[in-house]
Amino acid sequence: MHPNHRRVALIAHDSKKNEMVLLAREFRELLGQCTLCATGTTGSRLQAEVGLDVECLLSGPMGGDLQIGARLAVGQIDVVIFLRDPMTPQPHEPDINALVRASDVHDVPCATNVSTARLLLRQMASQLAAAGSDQP
Ligand SMILES: O=C(CO)COP(=O)(O)O
Repeated sequence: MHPNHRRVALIAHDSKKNEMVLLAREFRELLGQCTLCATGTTGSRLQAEVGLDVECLLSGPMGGDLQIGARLAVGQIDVVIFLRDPMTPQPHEPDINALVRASDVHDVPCATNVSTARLLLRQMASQLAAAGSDQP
């Protein structure tokens, strides 16, 4: 795999799903070059509304965050975009905390709001562009 290839996990709570769709449209070209997985409902929306090829895991409350955390812990995820809702209690709060904790344990970039996600995605896009211009 190319050293700049990134495996990205995308997750958004319900009140943040529209923002995730807009973000994914904005960075569609970049995300189209990444390997993507997502929690169930987020992933379905990204497939249907942005046309991205996304592996849909379980929905968050059914264990999707844990599936992503498990992949991350064994080195299978490079970047997490997790648009959390800080205003609404979630039934699976322990799973959410476990995923964010796992990203800290393994030092995997995890953007939990749109501004940080944009910084991360812009950085990835410029790395890819620089790698492209290195080609003979
Ligand atoms: O609850 C979530 C993350 O904690 C998101 O799950 P869905 O994408 O299935 O809505």
